[in-house]
Amino acid sequence: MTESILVTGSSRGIGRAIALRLARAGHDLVLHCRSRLDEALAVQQEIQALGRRARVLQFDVADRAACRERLEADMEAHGAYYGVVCNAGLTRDGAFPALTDNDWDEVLRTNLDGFYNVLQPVTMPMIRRRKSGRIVCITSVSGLIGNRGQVNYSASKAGVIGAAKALAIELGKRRITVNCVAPGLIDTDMLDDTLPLEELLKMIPAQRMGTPEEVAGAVNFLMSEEASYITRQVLAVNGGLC
Ligand SMILES: NC(=O)c1ccc[n+]([C@@H]2O[C@H](COP(=O)([O-])OP(=O)(O)OC[C@H]3O[C@@H](n4cnc5c(N)ncnc54)[C@H](O)[C@@H]3O)[C@@H](O)[C@H]2O)c1
Ligand SMILES: CC(C)C1=CC=C(C(=O)O)[C@@H](O)[C@H]1O
Repeated sequence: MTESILVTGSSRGIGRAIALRLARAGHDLVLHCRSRLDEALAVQQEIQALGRRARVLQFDVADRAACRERLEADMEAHGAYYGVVCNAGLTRDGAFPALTDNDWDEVLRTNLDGFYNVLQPVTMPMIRRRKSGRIVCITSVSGLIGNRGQVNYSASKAGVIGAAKALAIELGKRRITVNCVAPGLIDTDMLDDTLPLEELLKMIPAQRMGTPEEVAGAVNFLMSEEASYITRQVLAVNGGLC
């Protein structure tokens, strides 16, 4: 059995920073991407240069059958995971009256169904390890307080927070912690060029965007042995935006 950590959506942005931070902390990684295999392979090389092992899985987290098939095959070959970071996610922003059925469905299927699609196949194998384990879900300030233009996204992230808290209860006595990290405005490709940055910065006490590495630091802490009595929590990384 390995002590590896699966990080979904780790070819770029926050997921990439999390994977690199966990590798620096001494973990082996299971990287994941949907379409950008070249970027995921570049992250794999960076991790190998740090002296850790990394392999890459490719699937769409909204595709339930593909998630089960790829994850079961990977665990069959390499053993159950010590940790999972559910990071893959997307936005399809717009004022509520202008949202399309597709905007709603794509966000809910990726961000909320992705929680079930990824975690359901891996949880029983984690329990069978009979060792401590860690699950961290990347949610958002939008899932805590709501955000204009993000009714779909806020619903998906609030849903993940509820699901994670319930799963934390089920896994508590198995020594598997389940927590969320809720970033605020983080400087990644996800942010739209049309974002009213000056207006948004006025709402953030720290008066700046956060970095992927600042989110990764919080995830690394929750993955550590030091965080073994922390479960069912949401750790905000948002410069005071609330
Ligand atoms: N950037 C922010 O301001 C911010 C704030 C709060 C929360 N978040 C959350 O952080 C996470 C990472 O976002 P990011 O800013 O790094 O964005 P990003 O767009 O750079 O990265 C998102 C990753 O998720 C992957 N992904 C998206 N849909 C997928 C699917 N259906 N199947 C497989 N992979 C898929 C993408 O390929 C990409 O690798 C997301 O869950 C996002 O909601 C971001
Ligand atoms: C409220 C605003 C700064 C904001 C919060 C969360 C986001 C996210 O992607 O989770 C951003 O889209 C951004 O709009």
